[in-house]
Amino acid sequence: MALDTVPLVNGTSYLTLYAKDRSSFDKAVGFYTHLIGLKVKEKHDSSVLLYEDVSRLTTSLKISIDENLSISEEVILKNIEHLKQVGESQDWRSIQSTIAFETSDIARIISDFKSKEILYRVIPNELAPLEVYAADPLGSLVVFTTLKNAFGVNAANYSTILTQVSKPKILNDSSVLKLDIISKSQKRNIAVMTSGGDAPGMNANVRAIVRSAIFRGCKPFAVYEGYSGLVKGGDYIKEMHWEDVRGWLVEGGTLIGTARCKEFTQRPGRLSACKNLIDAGIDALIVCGGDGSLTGADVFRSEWPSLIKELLDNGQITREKYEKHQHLNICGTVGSIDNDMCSTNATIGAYSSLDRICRAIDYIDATANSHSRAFVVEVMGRHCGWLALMSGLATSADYILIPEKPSSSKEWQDQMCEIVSKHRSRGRRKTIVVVAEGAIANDLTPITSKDVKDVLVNRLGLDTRITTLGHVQRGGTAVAYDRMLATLQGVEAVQAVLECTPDTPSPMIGIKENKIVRRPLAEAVKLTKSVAAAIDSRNFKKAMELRDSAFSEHLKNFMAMNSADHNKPNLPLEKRKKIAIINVGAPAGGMNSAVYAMATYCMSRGHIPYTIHNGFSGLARHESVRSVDWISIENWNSLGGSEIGTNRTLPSEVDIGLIAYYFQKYQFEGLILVGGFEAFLSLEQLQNARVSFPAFRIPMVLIPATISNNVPGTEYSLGCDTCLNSLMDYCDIVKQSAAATRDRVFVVEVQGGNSGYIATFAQLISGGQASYVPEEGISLKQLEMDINSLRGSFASGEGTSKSGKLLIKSSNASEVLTTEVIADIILEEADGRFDARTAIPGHVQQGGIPSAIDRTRGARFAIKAVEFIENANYDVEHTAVVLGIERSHLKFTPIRKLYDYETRLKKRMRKDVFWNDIREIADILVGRTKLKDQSAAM
Ligand SMILES: Nc1ncnc2c1ncn2[C@@H]1O[C@H](COP(=O)(O)OP(=O)(O)OP(=O)(O)O)[C@@H](O)[C@H]1O
Ligand SMILES: O=P(O)(O)OC[C@H]1O[C@](O)(CO)[C@@H](O)[C@@H]1O
Ligand SMILES: [Mg+2]
Repeated sequence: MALDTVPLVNGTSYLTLYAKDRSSFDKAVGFYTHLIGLKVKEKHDSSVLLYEDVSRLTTSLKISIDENLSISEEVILKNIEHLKQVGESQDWRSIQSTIAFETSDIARIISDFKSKEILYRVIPNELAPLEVYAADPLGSLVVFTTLKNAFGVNAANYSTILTQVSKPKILNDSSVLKLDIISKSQKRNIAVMTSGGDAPGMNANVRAIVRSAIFRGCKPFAVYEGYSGLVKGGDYIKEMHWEDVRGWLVEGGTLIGTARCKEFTQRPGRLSACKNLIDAGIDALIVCGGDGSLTGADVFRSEWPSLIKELLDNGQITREKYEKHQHLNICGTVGSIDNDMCSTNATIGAYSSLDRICRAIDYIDATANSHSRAFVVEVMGRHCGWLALMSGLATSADYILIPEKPSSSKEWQDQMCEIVSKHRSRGRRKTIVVVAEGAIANDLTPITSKDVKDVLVNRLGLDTRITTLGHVQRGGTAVAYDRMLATLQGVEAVQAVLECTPDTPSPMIGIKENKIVRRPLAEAVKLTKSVAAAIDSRNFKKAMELRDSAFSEHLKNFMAMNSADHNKPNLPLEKRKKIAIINVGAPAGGMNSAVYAMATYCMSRGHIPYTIHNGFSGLARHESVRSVDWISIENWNSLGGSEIGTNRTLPSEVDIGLIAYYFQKYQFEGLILVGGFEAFLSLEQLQNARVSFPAFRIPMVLIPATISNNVPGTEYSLGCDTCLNSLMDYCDIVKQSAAATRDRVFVVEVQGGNSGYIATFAQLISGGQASYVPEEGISLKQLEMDINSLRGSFASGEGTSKSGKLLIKSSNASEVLTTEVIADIILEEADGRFDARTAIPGHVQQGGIPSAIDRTRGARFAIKAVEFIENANYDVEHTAVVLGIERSHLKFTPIRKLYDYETRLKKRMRKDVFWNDIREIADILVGRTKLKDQSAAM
């Protein structure tokens, strides 16, 4: 037997197999020594310790006699017979009690098995076998693999270890095998719970935690019903399995339940919680909840030493348990629609709730407009105005009332009436005022919707209605952003608890712009509490400062756009500029919001905004420059497409001299381009042409807007979020259809040019089995592996599984393996056992109504761009820039630098692929095994 045959079970020091009598013990010892080639390390009367005598040995195998095993020969034989199916319907990585060996000489093993008439099975094919399964004489499953560290996180050939298979049937159910796995590095039992108000995305968070915990070799548990479940213990704490969280990405609310639990706010409640966690053997607790829940988690953490001491002193736990549970390893993933936690830009659920509110206000707009009415819309947020502010911004509401920026009753009433009157005098037929549930005046008296309505009726004589949105705001499936945030936070939380030592401060997982971050939980809780304290002590300035910096920026922008007095702009005459905006490339969600924000902000500052219609070709052929009339753009925030028109024509493709002529004619002093890769190329051409045309020697800013997200200089382009949401809805529907049909897989073809961004994120948020992207291409080997995996999962479902399967494919992933060809190959390979169809959403991916994220980011980017133009000195190099988000920062990068050093022109892409980690996570969470050389290296 090959000497490099070594046990593969990660992190274990030895395995014990039990035989029921001497005869089966002898057979088993013979099997592992003579056939497998293990050596005897220690031998006793009724047990033997075997090992592999090469330095790579990490695990020994112990075989013992246990006469209490009440298992009949007949059952063992039956189980051995059953093992024939293993490999076809199940993967050994999903069966805890499999014994795995790595070997480079699998052919020899097969030949030995053949000659000794040992039952075995080869996967995936006889020509190039990667893995062989066999049954040992005790009925346990033994697998031989050629893959290096096939069980490990850093597997060389396979990057994942799990498949989506049903629970192990044969070995566990039969109790033939009692396999003890004793870890060298202790395996963690990680519990997750959801707490406080439910929030869309909590299920995605639990799913990610459960699956990445399993992936990391840990045991996941769920604490049901929030802190109530923790206080009650027992059945409220349950082990979770891979399949338990299948389909959870789509589900709203929280499937493990949540609660607001009084008992936990008292020490006796926390004492029972502590005991219950210890009894269940939990080593780490991940709490997904809002500011209250994480405050509770922090109290629990800080009290833990005294709680376990009390339990020890009362005799409720043994000293051994006391010693073992000295430290509570706790981590927060922030889930709340309120977005009121400090140290993170967004909480799980906040953007879904914002989406519900924006849709509702869009609907209300139509009826308000029809009757020329006013509506007071009350939104949630007990102590935080984020939802009110962002929805006001995204729907261009007339006025908002939030707890962080209160004024006296007289002030807010006067200001609101003045703004509403001004808007009405400019021709607006509707009035929308958004009131946060927790809105207050500066004497801390609450401002109710009724108060607001009374002012609108009594002072302005407006026909006014109140709409309280209520719990609709917490309903429904999570938006794409929340699925992504919840999933990445979950993966990071598991990573964080595994890395935590008793000296590391307990972490909270948050996000800063585009980067998942870890922050000390205690610090985040302290900061959050200080916001409430600042409001209570009427120090509103401090409350604003303590909120995330984007919050004050959004508020400033909202006020600037809405309260602008066009007759009294803020800037002195000499600083006012003529600024033009143009859309270039394919339509993308948020383009209109950018134009709206740019124009209204310009008006407030005293700049003159111009729109260039129908791109550069429109300008060159029809002199399509227009000045902007406020009332004509008032509803642009909620419109998809591009109201000013957009196309792919580059300046060089028309007459660049003519373009310069019009720039000069209108005396543009700044230009904002909103668009994708063509806009990027256009900016470079204009910048380059500055030598010949002085008209282009003005500050120019590109706001990336393309669903392909392929503009160098940014990790986020307007339109991506809208696209992902459309795609997510589409995939959910298609997946539901596949699930209903039981045995069907859909190959979904997505756009994105040569960029695999959209395909990758679509896989992540819809739970697709795989995504094929242009950066990687499609290898036949990988496709074969994916089909094998599908075959396995359909076989394990036996035609009854509700899991629908999706494969996401970028349209440019392969010239040969087209969507149809892939579907045909799957059909062929499925051999009648399952079915394959194609689904092509096409231009639906461009969106429709823009998402709340694209609307608010469009506004933020546009105002930043105007500010850049306002402040730019005329340094030629640094005044033609791309405004982008890179990891945790918003930044302006000169087009020259990006074009010359960071662009793959032929591929129309940025040079680096920054979403490789996401690809890995998306694969891990569906149990996809991936060939190593498939990582997206360009
Ligand atoms: N100071 C505290 N000490 C102990 N437990 C607390 C504390 N504050 C809150 N909790 C626990 O957390 C639970 C949830 O808190 P809360 O009702 O404030 O919701 P939340 O987590 O802030 O979520 P949301 O505001 O989104 O609904 C409480 O019912 C309580 O059990
Ligand atoms: O559903 P409940 O328990 O009435 O809570 C409502 C509260 O929960 C929140 O929605 C947060 O989840 C607050 O904005 C709101 O005040
Ligand atoms: Mg809260």
